[in-house]
Amino acid sequence: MATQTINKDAISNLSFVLNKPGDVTFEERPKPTISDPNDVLVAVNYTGICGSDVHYWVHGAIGHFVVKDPMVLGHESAGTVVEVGPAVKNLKVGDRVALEPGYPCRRCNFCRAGKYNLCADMVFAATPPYHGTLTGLWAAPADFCYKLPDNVSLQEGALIEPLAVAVHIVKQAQIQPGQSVVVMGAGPVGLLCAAVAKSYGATKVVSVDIVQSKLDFAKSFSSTHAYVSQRVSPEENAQAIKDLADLPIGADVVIDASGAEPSIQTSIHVARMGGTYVQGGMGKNEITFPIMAMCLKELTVRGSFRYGAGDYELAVELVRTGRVDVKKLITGIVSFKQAEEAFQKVKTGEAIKILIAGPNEKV
Ligand SMILES: NC(=O)c1ccc[n+]([C@@H]2O[C@H](COP(=O)([O-])OP(=O)(O)OC[C@H]3O[C@@H](n4cnc5c(N)ncnc54)[C@H](O)[C@@H]3O)[C@@H](O)[C@H]2O)c1
Ligand SMILES: OC[C@H](O)C(O)[C@@H](O)CO
Repeated sequence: MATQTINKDAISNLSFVLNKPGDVTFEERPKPTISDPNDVLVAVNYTGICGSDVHYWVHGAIGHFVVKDPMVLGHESAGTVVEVGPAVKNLKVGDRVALEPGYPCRRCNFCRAGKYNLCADMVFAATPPYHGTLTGLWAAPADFCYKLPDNVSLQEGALIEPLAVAVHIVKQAQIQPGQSVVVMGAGPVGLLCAAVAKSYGATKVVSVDIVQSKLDFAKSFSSTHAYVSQRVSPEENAQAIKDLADLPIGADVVIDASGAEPSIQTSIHVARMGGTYVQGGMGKNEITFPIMAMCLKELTVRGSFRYGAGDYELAVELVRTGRVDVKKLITGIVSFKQAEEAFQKVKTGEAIKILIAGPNEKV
């Protein structure tokens, strides 16, 4: 098949670049080109802001990932295909796609087993030293671009990334129909975990947070119960959650989507004997963990990192079928030039998800 193109010269590649903590600039960067016959070039339409973007913006580092050279931020994007490489079969110019922002080696044992999120050679957008998607044009392997169904908007497409994170967490939890699930944290990831858990058949979904307004939203979104964590011991918070949701023996599954130490401690105490705990939140490297309770309850404890084979497809399907209404999470949409204001709003907690329109998009 011959390479299809449109006039991409008319498309700006203005990018939102983090130079050092707190110092961002807009730069017209060189346009990416198709370097592999299986790649496509995508004009980015909308990008959501993730906590990790804000963290890089404020601190310039997450763990051992340190921004040493200027880096384009953003990795939660959807866009429109403007050029396809000659070997691409699944997409054509004009297709609207959700962008999966991490590209693994495809050859190691993890990749071959479909657990490519564990690939040591992962190239992940806006994780130093790699640039992100808050830019005009993005080149990517076509099989990491997911065509959006007609009834899914490009704005919803930008929410597929955090939804895929939640899908992966819920898959790690192996939720069964009729089970009870407690989700710690009612930020975007926790809210989406609650919604995905429900779509997997969980009948009691309890959201826990320290902010009442987040829980009010969680109740209106998909949680059946909501609990404001109190300044008491983790055991007492756990007991209060059990009382609230009528879970005398504890919850079948507990998911942490906060990364907060007290929440992780409460999680272990609220899980039932033989239950499952999944760590989705990312916080301190080391915490005090109730390891004896974990042992005595014979808990299954799992980590969850990004997403692997099938997660993006399922995320798109959950939105297409209306099982997860990601539109409700979109607090607002700003123009590309207002990107820094949007970061500020996410930092102060004023917004659930703000989308930044691509530099070629009119708002
Ligand atoms: N595992 C992964 O691959 C992956 C991917 C993306 C994000 N994350 C992590 O998931 C977490 C959630 O992401 P997000 O975007 O929703 O972040 P967020 O900061 O918007 O949400 C975290 C929520 O936890 C709440 N919280 C804080 N302390 C708490 C406590 N003691 N008890 C209960 N709730 C508490 C906060 O009020 C907030 O609402 C973050 O830690 C993020 O780093 C993990
Ligand atoms: O959704 C993907 C996550 O934001 C990233 O993995 C980040 O948190 C760590 O690099």
